[in-house]
Amino acid sequence: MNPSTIIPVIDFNDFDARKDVIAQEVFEACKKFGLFYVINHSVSPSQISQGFELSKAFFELPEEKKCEYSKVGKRLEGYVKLYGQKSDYRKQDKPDHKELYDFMPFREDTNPSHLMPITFLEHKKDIETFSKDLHALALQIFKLLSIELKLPTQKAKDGGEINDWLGQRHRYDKPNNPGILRFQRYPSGDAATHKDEPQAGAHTDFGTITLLFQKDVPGLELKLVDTDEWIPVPIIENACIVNIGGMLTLMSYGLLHSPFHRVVFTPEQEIKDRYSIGYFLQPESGIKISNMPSPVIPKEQPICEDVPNDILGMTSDDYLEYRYRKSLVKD
Ligand SMILES: O=C(O)CCC(=O)C(=O)O
Ligand SMILES: [Fe+2]
Repeated sequence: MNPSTIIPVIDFNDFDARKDVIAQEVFEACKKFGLFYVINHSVSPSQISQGFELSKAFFELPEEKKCEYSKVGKRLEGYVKLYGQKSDYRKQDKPDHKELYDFMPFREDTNPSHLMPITFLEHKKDIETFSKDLHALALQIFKLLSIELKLPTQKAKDGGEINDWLGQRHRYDKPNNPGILRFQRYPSGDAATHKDEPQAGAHTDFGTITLLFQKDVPGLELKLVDTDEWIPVPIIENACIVNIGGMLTLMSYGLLHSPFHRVVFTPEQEIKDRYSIGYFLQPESGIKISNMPSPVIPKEQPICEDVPNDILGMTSDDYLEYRYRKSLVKD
């Protein structure tokens, strides 16, 4: 039995035939909540379980071993140790009680596999497929949003018209950062020590959209639009949580909402580590972030609490660098 929640649960079953209805549901959810669940999507339960198993195998390695794969210099791939990041880089005192490992898109130019731990190298092909399948799911969502935003159409191979404006700016095989696959672990521990520290501090995501899976141990919370109310985002087995990132809010002049969310310590975490898997998207390298050519977005640029408005005009990679570096805790 799935838990009841006011957060929209959108069924992607029979996607092509039901595309218009699904597009409307997604669009409404992005405006009202900025976060929704997708069920019956194209990423299989076995791929998700394998992702969690590989994540567990890596995080259970000794600390010194994991640190051999730490991110160094400008490298975006690799390990960030426990308390190595502040999700709320503006206000948070104590860093997040979590550790993570990031994979860059699986292309020859970005994926120096000799730096990957053996745990992952042995399953590199599967992780690559997982990352590409997550990307394909994100592209479906971009297609729905492009339709609802009435963005300019492109010529299709068969001579017809397609609307894939957003997808065309998030191509997997183009240089730099269209998607980062992230494994995260929030270690278990006693409530007295951990219940008041942020597992992930309140933040909006950096990029355009994020796909997220949680397993066994809940803890994700969502701040409702225009209120101070936080509600739990319960676990729905194998459902993909989608949330809008700050960049898409700015590009849509505030129409698509990027919600504040956070991870809090729950009683379940007293006995079990919490794991999540995220896939974070942002436009291809070199693409200037600007308002979208959509007739349905507001005319005025909004003030965004968590995203500097001066990112409009920056390239997507400059912006990622800017926000990402801010969130890392200096040694
Ligand atoms: O672990 C989670 O459930 C969410 C983490 C998160 O919000 C993030 O990594 O951006
Ligand atoms: Fe997040």
